[in-house]
Amino acid sequence: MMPGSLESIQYLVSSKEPCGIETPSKDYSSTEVSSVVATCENVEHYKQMGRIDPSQLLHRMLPLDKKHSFWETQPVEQYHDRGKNTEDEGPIAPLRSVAEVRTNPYKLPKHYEWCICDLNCTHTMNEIFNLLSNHYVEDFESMFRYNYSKDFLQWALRPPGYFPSWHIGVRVEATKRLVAFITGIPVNMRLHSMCMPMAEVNFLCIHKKLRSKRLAPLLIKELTRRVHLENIWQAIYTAGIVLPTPLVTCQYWHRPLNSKKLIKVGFSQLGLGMTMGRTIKHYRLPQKTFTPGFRAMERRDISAVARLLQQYLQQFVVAPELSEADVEHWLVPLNNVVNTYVIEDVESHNITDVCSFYTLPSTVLGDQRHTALKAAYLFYNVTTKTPLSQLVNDLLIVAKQSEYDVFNVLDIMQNQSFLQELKFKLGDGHLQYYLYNYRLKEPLSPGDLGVILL
Ligand SMILES: CCCCCCCCCCCCCC(=O)SCCNC(=O)CCNC(=O)[C@H](O)C(C)(C)COP(=O)(O)OP(=O)(O)OC[C@H]1O[C@@H](n2cnc3c(N)ncnc32)[C@H](O)[C@@H]1OP(=O)(O)O
Repeated sequence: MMPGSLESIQYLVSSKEPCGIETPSKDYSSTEVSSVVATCENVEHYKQMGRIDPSQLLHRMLPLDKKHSFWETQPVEQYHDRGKNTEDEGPIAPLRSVAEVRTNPYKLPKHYEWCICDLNCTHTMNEIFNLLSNHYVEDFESMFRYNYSKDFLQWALRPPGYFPSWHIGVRVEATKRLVAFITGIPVNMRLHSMCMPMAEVNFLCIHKKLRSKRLAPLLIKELTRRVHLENIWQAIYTAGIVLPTPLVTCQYWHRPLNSKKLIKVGFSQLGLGMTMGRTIKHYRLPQKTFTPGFRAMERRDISAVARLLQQYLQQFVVAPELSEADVEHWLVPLNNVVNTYVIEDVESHNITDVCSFYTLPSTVLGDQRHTALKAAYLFYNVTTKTPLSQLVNDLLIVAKQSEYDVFNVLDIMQNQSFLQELKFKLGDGHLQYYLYNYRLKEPLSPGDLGVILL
């Protein structure tokens, strides 16, 4: 093994031998290093012992030579600042007041106009749904595209205190056709012990025919302006691509529920030496959930769930501060959008644990037989009594019963603890978390994150 090679780094991080960590011998791509580090069992152990500084690896894997004519002008951590730890934690741009924010929208190219997308209007909802289902995020090989349902979008974009003006569209002036979209929702986010109002930015989408025309920076700037008008100066967002500069890079893990379909549509491959029959058997799940007192969350559980969640999220460096109204919005079950379960102690009737997932199907592109992949995504969990792996296993069982094809999780929160045991497989998708106008002093790892963006 070459010193400094990815294999060598992987070997050192995975080995229990008390040794130092090598510096990568060159700037590897983000995909290369983060996938290697993520597969190292002892990365947390080494980090705690000060033998590995993931920020150094992350720093080395950033595409340092890539120019970002837009992002270089924005108050975000720049690549060359990563790992310097010289500045204090806090906002990057000088403090401003709302009075200084420009009152006019940014100018769009000729023939296009801004609009506010009214999510209470059925016609507008259909337009948003059509734009996203045809033009939103695809995997690297364009085999699958996210297909958010209208009910999901209404749930995701109308939490307590939402601002209709943050649901921004761009239309063709002449035809009024919706060709671009970006959204923000308000969230109270805690970073270490600092709690602050932020915008959670999502659903940035531009019609395929209008790509690479620098429309995205305009959408981002216009949303930023409208967020500033509400006296909010920070934002959190995620993206599959690397921009200046990820707070942390996470990975998706997938637990097959319907192996036959996943293999047929090209989502998974048959393992080496495995037959279809053996694969199906390998992933078989019991018919019934295991934990006594496991039941769907009801409205009467809101207070108990809020208390548990507020307490549980304290352990993470970055996590939302959720009110009871937030918990009611985000966690009370909604058909085909969010499923939440609680464990009610059979004797005391106290709620001891909570687990949830949301539903996000993908369109299978170019496949006649299966046009949709029904995927569950792990959402917020709290454990005080039941082991997390048992709780998630119960979720797998209910998801299988409800005919989901795959169960996806990110390696954030405490999720790394059950991935192997519950037969999750490492995916090739990465998700970067970003902060706008805020710098954290210390580098984070996925386990420090207690926030999920949809
Ligand atoms: C205080 C409040 C602040 C609020 C704002 C906080 C920031 C929020 C930030 C947004 C969070 C969104 C969270 C989500 O929704 S992530 C989901 C993003 N959506 C998709 O992937 C859907 C499919 N793709 C598209 O629709 C387009 O390709 C998009 C719209 C993504 C780019 O359109 P296009 O391909 O036609 O490009 P352009 O010529 O107009 O512009 C090129 C510039 O845009 C930069 N770019 C490209 N993709 C992204 C991206 N995902 N986040 C941030 N920036 C991105 C790019 O690096 C370049 O800048 P620079 O490299 O030259 O500098």
